[in-house]
Amino acid sequence: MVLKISVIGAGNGGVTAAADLTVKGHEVTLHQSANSSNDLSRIEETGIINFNGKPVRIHKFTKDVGDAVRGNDVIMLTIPATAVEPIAEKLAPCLEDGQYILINSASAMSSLRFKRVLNNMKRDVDVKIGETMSLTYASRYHQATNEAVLISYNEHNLFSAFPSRFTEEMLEVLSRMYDHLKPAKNIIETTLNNGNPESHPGPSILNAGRIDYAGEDFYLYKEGITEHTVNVIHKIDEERKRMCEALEFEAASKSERSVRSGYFEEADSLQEQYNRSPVLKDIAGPANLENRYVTEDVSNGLVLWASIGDEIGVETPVMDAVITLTGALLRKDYFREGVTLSKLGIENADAGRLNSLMEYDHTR
Ligand SMILES: NC(=O)C1=CN([C@@H]2O[C@H](COP(=O)(O)OP(=O)(O)OC[C@H]3O[C@@H](n4cnc5c(N)ncnc54)[C@H](OP(=O)(O)O)[C@@H]3O)[C@@H](O)[C@H]2O)C=CC1
Ligand SMILES: O=C(CO)[C@H](O)[C@H](O)COP(=O)(O)O
Repeated sequence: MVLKISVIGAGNGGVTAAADLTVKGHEVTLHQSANSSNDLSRIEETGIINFNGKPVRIHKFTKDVGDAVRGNDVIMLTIPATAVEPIAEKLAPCLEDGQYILINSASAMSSLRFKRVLNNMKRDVDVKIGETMSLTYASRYHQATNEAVLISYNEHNLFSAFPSRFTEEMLEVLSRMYDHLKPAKNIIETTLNNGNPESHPGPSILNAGRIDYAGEDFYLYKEGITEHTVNVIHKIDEERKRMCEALEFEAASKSERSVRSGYFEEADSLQEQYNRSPVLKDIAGPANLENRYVTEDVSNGLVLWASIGDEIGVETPVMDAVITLTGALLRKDYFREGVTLSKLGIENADAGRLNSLMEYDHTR
């Protein structure tokens, strides 16, 4: 069945998704915000995206958010986790009963956060909201050539609705868009399976000098993950896995999860898997430290993970060290600025209570 899909967030993921879902037969509207930093004039003028070498004409391109959302079945957000609240505020007045909101990005309890915005705005609309653990694609959009490059699909992408009792219903609809979505127990499980907080910030800050010096010539996956920096990823993965165990989620390692996603090949070490990944090795960057690999993945990644650890009694010394050092490098207090369970209204919850809070809508 053809779905009418709005894509909100016209960056790498959004433009790629607009083309990919059009090729899959859906009716796709791509929305670009008024304050976008991207030049999408060629899509605006022609409706065409060059998608892995072939021109694809999308249904509609619009800068009007109401026009983007009206009458559509699925509203898909391809945005950084840092933007969930402002985007929810913008979308709230336009949403319609029966719509499905898919936050297709780096999971950070974003569906609950979206719901809290609707509640705060007293916007009583019957929408279902859910999130993937990570963006469906590794992808880049090149403005100069109007080219969306879908490098790879994430072939094992966990998904959960908030509240989780709607996961099955949402998956029935969303599986028409993506056949790689797998049910998670809840949005804490998707959040703890977002790969970026362990891949990106530790190795990036350990390469801060090199990044400051090399700028555009730095490649995190190929050169920044070395025999020593990879040990920080191992330590963070151990802390993350202990949280998964306490919450009774599957506690697969980074290596196992990325092989399953199709991003890594089998190899002798995690370092080799990163350095040789056919999906990741040629991705450039970060070219500076004010990049989502550091800012988003600390403020909405490690800080949230560490706060989950605090709540359920799992210690996270290496996550805490990376958060502290990132704050020192960027002159910020990420423990204060970042997303925490307490800021989401969750306190004094052990693992069992945390899981049960995700089953029903406790935010009202
Ligand atoms: N690209 C990839 O390969 C991967 C991405 N991800 C995750 O998916 C998210 C989206 O990725 P990607 O599409 O590459 O990101 P981009 O930065 O290319 O695009 C994100 C889009 O989100 C919108 N946006 C809204 N508010 C903000 C804000 N405050 N700061 C920046 N952008 C904002 C913008 O849309 P507009 O232009 O309309 O204003 C922007 O173009 C990432 O943040 C990342 O966590 C995860 C794994 C892989
Ligand atoms: O962000 C990315 C590229 O910019 C990667 O695609 C992402 O890190 C891979 O995801 P995962 O770690 O979940 O396999």
